Amino acid sequence: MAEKYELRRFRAVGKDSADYAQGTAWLRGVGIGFYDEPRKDEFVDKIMAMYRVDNREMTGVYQPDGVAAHSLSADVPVATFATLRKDLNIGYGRQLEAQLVTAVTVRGTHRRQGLLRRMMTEDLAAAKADGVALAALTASEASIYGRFGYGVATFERSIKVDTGPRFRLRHEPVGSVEIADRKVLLDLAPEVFARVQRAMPGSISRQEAYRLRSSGTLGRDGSEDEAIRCALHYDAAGSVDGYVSYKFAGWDAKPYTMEIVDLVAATDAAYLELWQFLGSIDLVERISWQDAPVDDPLTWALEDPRCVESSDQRDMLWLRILDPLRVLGARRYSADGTLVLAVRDSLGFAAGTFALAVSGGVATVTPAPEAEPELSLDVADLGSIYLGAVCPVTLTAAGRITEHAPGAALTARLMFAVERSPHCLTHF
Ligand SMILES: CC(=O)SCCNC(=O)CCNC(=O)[C@H](O)C(C)(C)COP(=O)(O)OP(=O)(O)OC[C@H]1O[C@@H](n2cnc3c(N)ncnc32)[C@H](O)[C@@H]1OP(=O)(O)O
Repeated sequence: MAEKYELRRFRAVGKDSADYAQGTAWLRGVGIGFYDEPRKDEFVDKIMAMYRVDNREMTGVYQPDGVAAHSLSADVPVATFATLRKDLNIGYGRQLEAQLVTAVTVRGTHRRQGLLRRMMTEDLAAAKADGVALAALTASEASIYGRFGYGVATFERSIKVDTGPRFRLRHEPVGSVEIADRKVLLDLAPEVFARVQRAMPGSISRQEAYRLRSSGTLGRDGSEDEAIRCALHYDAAGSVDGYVSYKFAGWDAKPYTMEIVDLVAATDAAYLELWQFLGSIDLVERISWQDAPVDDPLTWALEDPRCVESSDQRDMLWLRILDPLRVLGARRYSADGTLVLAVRDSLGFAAGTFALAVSGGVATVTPAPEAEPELSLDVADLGSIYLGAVCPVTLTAAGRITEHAPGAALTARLMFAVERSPHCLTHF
């Protein structure tokens, strides 16, 4: 069924190009899929400009035989899909290029005809042929992407922090925090984030939209957001090593709340001192943050950890391994040991048996089709344990991983651990 549709891939072009309208019609298709309000032309132009910076590839699926009378024009795709390539921190500062998948929609009238399956399998095959070893996405629903070999690899949560009298942080400041003009983030945000990218397992380098949103240059409706404020953290030597951009929720919202738009800290001290600043804002009783880490130093630094109200803990980054030899070989491991992994992959990209031998943290990975596996797992589960955020022992208890050699899951847990809890601050 899905084969009869025409599938086109293209990249964003400048406004003066004859192909510009193809991209804007594609964006309209995405808006239909996600029930967005139609965007003004100016906003669309800004989005297209960002897509150019990120070199995003758009895929559109089009009606093969024209469209029915009164239907949307044939230029608007019935299904959309987009990719961009960014680096993923895979632990100990190592980076691996990932195919990021986003903007997946299939129009309600065309669902369950295999359009997603076609777009996804063709894209994964093309990425693998292009030498990309893994793909990643964030999922609207947790039941969609496992069948394509994606596994949950990091988590996040929403928090509300009571900044009333209970809020006291056990931390002696080593730097300082200053309010700044929000526009300084256009330059500073990417610089600070680049340091986080080098240090934080699970981090993904950011697309252009982030510095524009954090600085209030691109608000939710596409215009400047004058309500965004910004504070910078300076280390003892006076260099900026962290920032927070934030917005007051208004005098009608009780308790009076400051919403974090973006909080990025390159050091532990910067993180805690930005929180000290947030906790000290007069008249504000609560700070809310949608992108908080699950394993959060804030909770442990507070004299009263119950100041933090946590909700909606959820899957964040999903990984799809395409080339196990490269992906396993690229990592540094926390413990020495050997493991024979039998990997299943219904799409065939990563199936096989692989011997992983680690000495001094350095891996040697070889195909081992004749070896007795110690662990058998689906490629989605390999994606889950890859960044050290999901425990192989738990996946064994859940019946997802089969342990053939006693203790192999624990060995995997120790080997795949990373230097600090993985967290991804980049949504795409
Ligand atoms: C990375 C991102 O962009 S996440 C955003 C995903 N998009 C959305 O949530 C927007 C609203 N939903 C949609 O646009 C569509 O329903 C999609 C994209 C989720 C699915 O597209 P479809 O073309 O209908 O999927 P397709 O027909 O290829 O189905 C492939 C398989 O996934 C299954 N599937 C599809 N959607 C869902 C779902 N929401 N939940 C569970 N299973 C699903 C199908 O049953 C099918 O299973 P099978 O191959 O084992 O038979």
